[in-house]
Amino acid sequence: MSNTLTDKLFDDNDPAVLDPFAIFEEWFAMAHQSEPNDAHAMALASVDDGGMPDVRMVLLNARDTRGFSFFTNFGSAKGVELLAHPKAAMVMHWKSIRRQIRMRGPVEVVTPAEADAYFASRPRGSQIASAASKQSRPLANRERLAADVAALTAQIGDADMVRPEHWSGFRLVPLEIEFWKDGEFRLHDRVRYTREGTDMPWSAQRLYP
Ligand SMILES: Cc1cc2nc3c(=O)[nH]c(=O)nc-3n(C[C@H](O)[C@H](O)[C@H](O)COP(=O)(O)O)c2cc1C
Ligand code: PXP
Repeated sequence: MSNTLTDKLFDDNDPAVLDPFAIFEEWFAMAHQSEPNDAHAMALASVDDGGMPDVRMVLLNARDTRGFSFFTNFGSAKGVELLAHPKAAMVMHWKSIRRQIRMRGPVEVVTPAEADAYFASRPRGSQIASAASKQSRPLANRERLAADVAALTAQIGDADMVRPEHWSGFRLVPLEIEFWKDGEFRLHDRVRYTREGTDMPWSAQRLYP
């Protein structure tokens, strides 16, 4: 008897196309139960002007039926790359449950209201750090960073910290989502969901491991 979406996902006798966002939620909840920290960490790949791929970890800090959002400095390497080439790939791997989810698709900038709301939820220290850090640009030494943070902290005083213009979020809108579950002797289960556009239906395909 199939109970979970995961059972259905890998049931070759049941050709139903599921909602991949719902499968994501099932796996993400499992990961939160078992990962020691940062179950919401993901590797995010972008590409530079020369076509050279770039990758780094970010945190999946918002998600809804449109897609998967992370927040960052728009002057950083990833910010510059994604603004110029608004497509990305991401992968989450949870060692504790031996599962992987990867996605690809266009990215869009979140609305100012979304960015404000997420920024407001962060600890004040993180807000100040985001404003003080010229992320990915050369830094002379650690002392310079500490001085910049101290100057900004003094300047703000007791006032609320306003989200800096250069700090916002990107939403990856997946056109592909692949679910991978570890199997014995590397005979893993893989199913890839694809759609032609956001208003198009999903289709599912099992892949060789
Ligand atoms: C687990 C983890 C989560 C991270 N989350 C973020 C994040 O959400 N946003 C961010 O800007 N940087 C995050 N970082 C730092 C990035 O990996 C990276 O060092 C930084 O964003 C600069 O990347 P870039 O030069 O490619 O733009 C995280 C690092 C780790 C290890
Ligand atoms: N920005 C930077 C530079 C980070 O290193 C991280 C997490 O490591 C984040 C943003 C995301 O963290 P938060 O959950 O505080 O937004």
